[in-house]
Amino acid sequence: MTTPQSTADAPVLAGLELTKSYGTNTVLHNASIAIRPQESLAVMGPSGSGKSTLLHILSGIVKPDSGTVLFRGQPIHTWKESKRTELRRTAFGFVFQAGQLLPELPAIENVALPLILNGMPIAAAKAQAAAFFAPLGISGLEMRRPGEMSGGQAQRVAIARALVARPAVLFADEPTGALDAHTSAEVMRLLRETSRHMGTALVVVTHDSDVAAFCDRTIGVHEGTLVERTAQK
Ligand SMILES: Nc1ncnc2c1ncn2[C@@H]1O[C@H](COP(=O)(O)OP(=O)(O)OP(=O)(O)O)[C@@H](O)[C@H]1O
Repeated sequence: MTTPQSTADAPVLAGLELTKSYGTNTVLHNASIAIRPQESLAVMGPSGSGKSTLLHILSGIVKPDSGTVLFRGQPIHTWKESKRTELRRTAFGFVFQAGQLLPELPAIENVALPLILNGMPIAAAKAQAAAFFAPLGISGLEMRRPGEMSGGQAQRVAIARALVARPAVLFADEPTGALDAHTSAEVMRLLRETSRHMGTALVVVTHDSDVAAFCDRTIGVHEGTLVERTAQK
């Protein structure tokens, strides 16, 4: 007899039989993926294999041509743009390779911004943002602007900003692509630990197997399909 899947194990986010083409270029073909709450997942594959396309579909930025995207069981691929934008603001966080911070704002305001945009009063938003600096090893940088920080420090501020609204899923597209190997490992360790501590699922797109090694499992994008590369820990 099979046991029913417990709620804790139910995917927070799933893509089922996703197909996406640009003109005659079929990037994803019947690709399926399920992400459980709190797990970390690396998505690997050669340049142009469709990693970013997959991330954009799962986060509701791009609609698949066919297939289903379920967030907590809700078919978000059918939602209109305004509702998907709202979902991205409240339930998802994003970290990119670099350059995502607003250069004119000090770090504390960069981190508080998602909360302010969600309607939180500025003082409360800054207080909540401030709590993220120590765990990410950037205490003392609150008043620095992005141009006054190292690349690794700026990425930690970007991680704080992506996590400040306590998202269900954090999407990171080559989050350490602009950093040296040592700084990359430190940033990945902090990204992984902080997400896990907060109960946020982590999806990391990367070319780098050292970066993928920080995640619980790795999915390879291969000729439009997704292949499990490592067993779940
Ligand atoms: N908006 C678009 N219009 C047309 N083609 C696109 C678009 N977005 C992506 N593509 C194409 O889809 C394919 C997959 O691109 P994608 O960016 O998902 O790959 P990737 O694996 O993330 O690549 P990289 O590692 O180089 O960032 C590529 O051939 C790309 O040229």
